[in-house]
Amino acid sequence: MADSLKTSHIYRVDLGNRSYDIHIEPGCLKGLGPALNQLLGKPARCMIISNVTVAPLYMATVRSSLEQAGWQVSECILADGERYKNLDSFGQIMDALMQARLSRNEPVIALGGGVVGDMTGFAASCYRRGIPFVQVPTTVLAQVDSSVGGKTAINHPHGKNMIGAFYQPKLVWIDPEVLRTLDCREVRAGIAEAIKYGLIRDAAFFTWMQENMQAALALDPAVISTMIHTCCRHKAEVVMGDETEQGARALLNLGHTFGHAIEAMTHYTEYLHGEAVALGTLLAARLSEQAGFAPQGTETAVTDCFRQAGLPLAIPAFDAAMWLDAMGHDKKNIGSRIRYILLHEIGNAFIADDIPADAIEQLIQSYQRPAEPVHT
Ligand SMILES: NC(=O)c1ccc[n+]([C@@H]2O[C@H](COP(=O)([O-])OP(=O)(O)OC[C@H]3O[C@@H](n4cnc5c(N)ncnc54)[C@H](O)[C@@H]3O)[C@@H](O)[C@H]2O)c1
Ligand SMILES: O=C(O)C(=O)C[C@@H](O)[C@H](O)[C@H](O)COP(=O)(O)O
Ligand SMILES: [Zn+2]
Repeated sequence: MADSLKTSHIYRVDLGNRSYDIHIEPGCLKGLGPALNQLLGKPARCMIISNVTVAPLYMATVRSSLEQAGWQVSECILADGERYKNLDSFGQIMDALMQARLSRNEPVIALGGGVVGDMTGFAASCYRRGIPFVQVPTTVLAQVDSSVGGKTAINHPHGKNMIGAFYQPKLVWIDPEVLRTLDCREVRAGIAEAIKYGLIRDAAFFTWMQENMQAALALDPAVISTMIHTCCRHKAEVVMGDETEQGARALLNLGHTFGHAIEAMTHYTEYLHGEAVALGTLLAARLSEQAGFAPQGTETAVTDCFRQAGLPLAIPAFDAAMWLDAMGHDKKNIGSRIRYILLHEIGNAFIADDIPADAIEQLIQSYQRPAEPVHT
């Protein structure tokens, strides 16, 4: 963890002709213009895609950095929220790109959280069959996870991220200082995805997260920096090993089989993605123990960590049949077989594809409170 003393970090995501840098540096937002020139050569037109919350905070800084570097900038401002990660917003981006007549070599810049990033990336992959895109993530979640790795998508009422593409950015430009304006609930949700890396592949980082939780929640610069670069390093390593999720990348889906089902069953309105992932991880931890894969105490350790992070711990009450139906849309499934990411222990996850439906029914029932005694 000695790296945390440095303020600037660059990781290379090595993917042949789709390789790119992840640049992490406090205050770097105002340096995006020169960086884009270095990356793409002679400045031309570009479009910044953001939303109604983030644009008033950071559009001016990014725009002026780009304009000073010679770029002609247009904007597309979307509605804010997971429920707008849909075909309508995708259409809005397409309309803006058509109107601006961006050509094939001219980039779009995603300025926002994971919702803006996922939608911008997907639009970039489709418009003229692919234009360059740059991720400028502004949430904890986007800085530790979604801006890296090239999963781009929009939601469908039946399932999360069901319409999308693998499409890598040309650059990920991370300024941790922008997190200062983030709502506390959003910080907690982002921390859920950071804890995930500890759970799936780095037990020491899980312990470090527990030890530094209060500082992370308070956005202590050194702790946040270490957290972001540790997560980016893990994500880059996983993606470099399995860019299109043929195998081990699926481990990044810990908590997501159940979590995505929670998001879809609640119409993308009740839980933040990170909150749903935390709840999904609790279910995965209990299932891991119940099925005998993980030692007793694993669920408690996970629960304690999420409690420290101030994340929700109550599993929403839906029938097992509803869970199974919602999880039936998961992209990891093979035919009708639902695949789960489970734990052998903290720091060691695996893909389980032979969990019978009755084990899931039992798991769901284990959260249902016994009926209140009838008083006569
Ligand atoms: N592509 C991937 O690999 C990947 C990984 C994880 C999550 N995701 C996706 O990311 C999405 C969740 O991302 P998220 O948690 O960033 O949510 P989000 O994009 O909705 O952002 C959270 C909220 O914070 C606001 N916001 C953003 N930056 C801000 C700032 N600096 N100051 C103040 N407010 C700010 C946003 O407007 C929004 O209201 C989900 O759709 C999820 O599916 C994708
Ligand atoms: O990058 C990945 O791979 C992940 O699974 C990261 C997840 O945190 C993220 O939510 C991702 O969008 C989920 O992928 P999906 O394929 O299940 O939609
Ligand atoms: Zn996620």
